[in-house]
Amino acid sequence: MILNLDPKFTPILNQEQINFQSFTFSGGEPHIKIDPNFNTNEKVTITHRLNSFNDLGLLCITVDALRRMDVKIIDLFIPYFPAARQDRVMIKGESLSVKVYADIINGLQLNKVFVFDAHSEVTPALVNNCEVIPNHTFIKEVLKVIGENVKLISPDGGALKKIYKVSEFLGGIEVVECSKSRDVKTGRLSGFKVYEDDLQGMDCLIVDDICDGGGTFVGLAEELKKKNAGKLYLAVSHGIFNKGFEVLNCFDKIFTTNSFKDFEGDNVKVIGIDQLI
Ligand SMILES: O=P(O)(O)OC[C@H]1O[C@H](OP(=O)(O)OP(=O)(O)O)[C@H](O)[C@@H]1O
Repeated sequence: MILNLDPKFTPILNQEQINFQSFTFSGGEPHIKIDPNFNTNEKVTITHRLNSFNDLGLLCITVDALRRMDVKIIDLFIPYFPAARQDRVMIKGESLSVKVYADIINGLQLNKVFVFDAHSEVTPALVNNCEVIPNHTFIKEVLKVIGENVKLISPDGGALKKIYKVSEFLGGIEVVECSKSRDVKTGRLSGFKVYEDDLQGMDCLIVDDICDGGGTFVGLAEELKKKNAGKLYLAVSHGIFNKGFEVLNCFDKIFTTNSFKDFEGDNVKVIGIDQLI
């Protein structure tokens, strides 16, 4: 049984859907009323694009409503885990935000929590019964569009372990390692390195979990071009794109999923999460 809290996001279609009504009170609080005409002895999977504390509020009251109907086993499918990047305290005074979300979700006593391409190993370490769905199938779908004659580009140390697993899954596509530096105090990017002298005109696919403002990828694209890269592609599991796609016009094509929100754009191909699980 599926209870899908985001009407525009239907990642699991091949199971019976539970009906409900939801609205937001004028004071901002979410409300839910679940249609009780379903078999409450069965497991319920809640699917949601949980991007903020407001979404978390709706999730919490939904789990409460299900528990009050005696539903015993509840799974959660949230492809994007909020604040997953805030997985360490860089300077005194910051919060460990990912743990705040994890602690609240742990309090719901869920059977399983499915997350797509978690930013780091911190999320599954903090979230009880967490299962991470890797980005392998996503990148396989990307290669169906651009072909396999590319180099996989790892933008930074954080992405390295994952990209070697993708490469292995795809039969050993060559990986180029890169790094970026950030100013700890300001958080600004301060430099990129590509650890290969000459890319010999080969097409390059940067693979990462999140594109937010895009600074990482624009900076890296400049370095790749200096090293004689051919066409440049970007594949990010979670597209936020807070500065739009214009800033990313150095890329021949951008690939993402609908884990965070829906997108449209000439140069963007969105691969639905429903195709990847
Ligand atoms: O589009 P942008 O605004 O450039 O952000 C995207 C980058 O941010 C995240 O990494 P982050 O720098 O947080 O990596 P870290 O956890 O390895 O420091 C993400 O993995 C991307 O690499």
